[in-house]
Amino acid sequence: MGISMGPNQYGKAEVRIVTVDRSTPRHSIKDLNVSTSLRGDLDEVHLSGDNAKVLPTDTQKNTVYAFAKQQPIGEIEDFALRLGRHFVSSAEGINGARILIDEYGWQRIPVEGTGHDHSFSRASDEKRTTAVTIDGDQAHVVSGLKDLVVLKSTGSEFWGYPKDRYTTLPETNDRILATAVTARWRYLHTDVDWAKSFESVRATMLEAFATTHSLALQQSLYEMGKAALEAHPELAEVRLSLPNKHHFLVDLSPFGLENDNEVFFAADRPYGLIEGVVRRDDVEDAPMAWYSTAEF
Ligand SMILES: O=c1[nH]c(=O)c2[nH]c(=O)[nH]c2[nH]1
Repeated sequence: MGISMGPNQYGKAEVRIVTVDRSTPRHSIKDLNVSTSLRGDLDEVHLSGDNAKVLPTDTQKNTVYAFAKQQPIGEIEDFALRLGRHFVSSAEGINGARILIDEYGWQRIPVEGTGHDHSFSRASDEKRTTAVTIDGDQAHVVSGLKDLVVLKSTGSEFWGYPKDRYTTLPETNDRILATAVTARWRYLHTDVDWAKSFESVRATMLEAFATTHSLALQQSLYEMGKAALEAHPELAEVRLSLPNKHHFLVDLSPFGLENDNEVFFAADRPYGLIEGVVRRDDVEDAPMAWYSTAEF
């Protein structure tokens, strides 16, 4: 029976890096979590421990720090493209790279209207993300966001589902709909104003969540992805992962009180997990762009 080494990659996960732009007294900061993975002619290290083509993960980490000093980081997509292309063009035997970056948001502490020059508070749990794949001379950019928590206090129903002997869920014409959006969208090319596109895709998806009268979180998912694709020709597909953050009506009848959709128990687990891909019919799949991306 033959045994061989299958697909593999290796790199440094979660390089936490914060940079301070001190070029004026009004500082700005970038707060990133960067993961690098390299692929290529790596059979030998697995088969015999020969490290001749293994650029150490420690060197990969140092490259992230050095690149952050040599040139302003800029948008996370540009930083990831620079890093990925560097590894593929300079490391012998390496022909592919995946750079994952999550960006944490900070806002200025509001002092005297304009915000403090060098004091910040963490904006929220939300992260902006990118996953850049370099495959030979091809580059794929998949950007997105994580943990954007949203809630509708009405405009959501759930009924008409099959009932069997284990069904206890009551049908509802008016429930709370809440989720923490994780979305990733694949760009068709790299000639993009990343910051502008990010803000616009995010706003479009939020608007679709708000304005869709939802009969199921699945329907909201599709409407969010569809709206993003319709408004952004630079996108090929959108993948969404939406935990249904259930809000259950509390039974107040033991206290002789009615609960007119006002008092809820916010459960944290278990949760429904609704996931899906919304795509243009006329673009080709790009499996490499998604290979080993968390969540999908
Ligand atoms: O929007 C929903 N989709 C489901 O598939 C589902 N299942 C469930 O129990 N509640 C809900 N809500």
